[in-house]
Amino acid sequence: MNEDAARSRGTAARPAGSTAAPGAASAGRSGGVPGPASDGGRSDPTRAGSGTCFMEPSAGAGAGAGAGAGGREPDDGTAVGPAPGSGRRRGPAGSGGVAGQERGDAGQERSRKQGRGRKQGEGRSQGVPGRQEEHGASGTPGDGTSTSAASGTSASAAHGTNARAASGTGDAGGEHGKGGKRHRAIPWPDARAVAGRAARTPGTPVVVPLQDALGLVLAAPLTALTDLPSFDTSAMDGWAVAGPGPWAVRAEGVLAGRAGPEALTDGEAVRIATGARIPRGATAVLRSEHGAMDAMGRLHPTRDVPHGQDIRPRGQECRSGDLLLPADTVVTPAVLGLAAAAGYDTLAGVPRPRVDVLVLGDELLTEGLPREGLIRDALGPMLPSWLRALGADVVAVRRLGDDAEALHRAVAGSGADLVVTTGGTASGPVDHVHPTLRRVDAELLVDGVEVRPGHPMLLARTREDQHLVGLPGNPLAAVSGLLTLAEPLLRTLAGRRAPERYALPVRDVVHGHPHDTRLVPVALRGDRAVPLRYNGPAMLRGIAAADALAVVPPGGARPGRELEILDLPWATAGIGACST
Ligand SMILES: Nc1nc2c(c(=O)[nH]1)N[C@H]1C(S)=C(S)[C@@H](COP(=O)(O)OP(=O)(O)OC[C@H]3O[C@@H](n4cnc5c(N)ncnc54)[C@H](O)[C@@H]3O)O[C@H]1N2
Ligand code: MOO
Repeated sequence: MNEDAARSRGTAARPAGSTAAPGAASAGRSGGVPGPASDGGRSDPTRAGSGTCFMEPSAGAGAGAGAGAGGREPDDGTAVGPAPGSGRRRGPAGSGGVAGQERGDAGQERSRKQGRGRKQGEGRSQGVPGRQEEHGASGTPGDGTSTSAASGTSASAAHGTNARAASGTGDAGGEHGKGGKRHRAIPWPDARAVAGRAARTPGTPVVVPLQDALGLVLAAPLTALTDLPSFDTSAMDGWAVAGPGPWAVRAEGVLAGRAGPEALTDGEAVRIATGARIPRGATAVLRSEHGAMDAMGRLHPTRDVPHGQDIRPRGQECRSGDLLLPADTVVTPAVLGLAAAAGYDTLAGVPRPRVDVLVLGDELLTEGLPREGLIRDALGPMLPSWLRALGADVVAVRRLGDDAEALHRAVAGSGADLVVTTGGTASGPVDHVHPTLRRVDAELLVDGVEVRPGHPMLLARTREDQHLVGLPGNPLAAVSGLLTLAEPLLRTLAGRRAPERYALPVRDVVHGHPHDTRLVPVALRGDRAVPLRYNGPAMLRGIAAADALAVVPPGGARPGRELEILDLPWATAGIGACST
């Protein structure tokens, strides 16, 4: 996708507030030009500490925001804000990591070498209230980044690696890990591509009653089983008339749903309802409001009635056999309606891939307030509906604690197409995902991704027809893994088309990681993406207020730069997000 195409698509795809949250829509509509005033002041950086400001500090926060980059973002170790003048302007494809990221960007290099980040960091801590809270750490540079991936690690290096063989080698670029475990991270676009190809074919089509087809993908083109309309129909309530007026009106009217009205001859009219069959011989329909009766009981037109007026001719919308929708269309409520209108009782659809969710971690509570080192499980409640929105059928959500045996039993015994685990992807003392994959002799397809948050995410083929996506435990990192690995895999399994890619200019500066892609929650305001605060790996506050994620290239982005946008599923094809 070149820059121009992306730009026009982006703006076209995103008219003001088109899919944004209600607030966003009104901001976009009313203001037209995004800015603090148009979002009701929520983006006012001076309110950052108030707890109501979700926006990243705007460019206007200037030194504060840029300075806030501080060369780092504590939790995920990202951080170098774009140096002034840095960031060759590229199309969103490039900038969004689609076709080569800006590794080795001159400005980025300059920024690092000159230590600009650090200087900026000092500014941030003074200038932008709430930043430490946002990122959850305060000044320990480099956490999570010290062994950050070298650029250019080839995707193929990580493909087809046997889990047993791959563990602990860590002999290539792109390594990182905790507790000595090393991953072989691959670039974010490569990881998505690997996940999209991992499942070889969509599932075998099933035929289901119309009412069960919502959210499936059509396995065959939808062709009309009938003409639509299937007979000439009145578009209005009024009179079917034959020839020019005035007309003698027949006593008996024609209602919708009645068969075979009597033919009219010139000079005759008959009362007709919207949707009723047009009598043979009728030349037009005169609307009720456009006719008047004289004393003799004859009908006169009060305006011209052209031939064919308000008659919907048979086959106006389609002829029997016409292609209405291609295969791979997601069945939306409108598609259900069209299919019914066109004569379908059942539809052939690609079945939803079946997913088992395994939530790991002894520290997780399923109710009540966090206490004594225990926290609420945020992923158990979040993932099933998110996965459904991505086309999956969630069979089970199981909480397994940090029990290696239970995890092994659950993975080995799962009949799902996809097993999604949460937590335990790294190699702390109770991180059991890698050892379990080795035990079941899985093939590691992705073992770490050059993306923040979420870099320890993984994808494995556990059996010929089953995959496992390991999501990191930090909640926003899990979202990143979901969209990076689970979404493309499920898309292939469900037979869904890839969404149209698009880019939008970012309203405010977005800090970048020195080497890795960042996924940053954004609100869509008109035709701009507004980065949201509270975007640390352990936080959900930003994403909960977001419409999408922006794909931020290494080095970050200055205001106005176009970034690829990943819509959250309920903002676009969210069928099933809430309804099933
Ligand atoms: N020495 C290093 N330590 C860590 C690194 C690193 O590079 N070097 N990476 C960090 C990153 S980044 C992530 S992400 C995590 C990934 O760890 P795991 O996938 O093994 O996740 P856990 O350790 O199990 O949990 C991490 C964090 O998330 C919380 N969590 C887990 N599950 C849930 C849930 N269902 N709901 C809410 N919160 C959850 C958990 O309590 C931890 O706080 O490793 C870092 N460490
Ligand atoms: O930042 Mo970690 O990348 O939370 O996944």
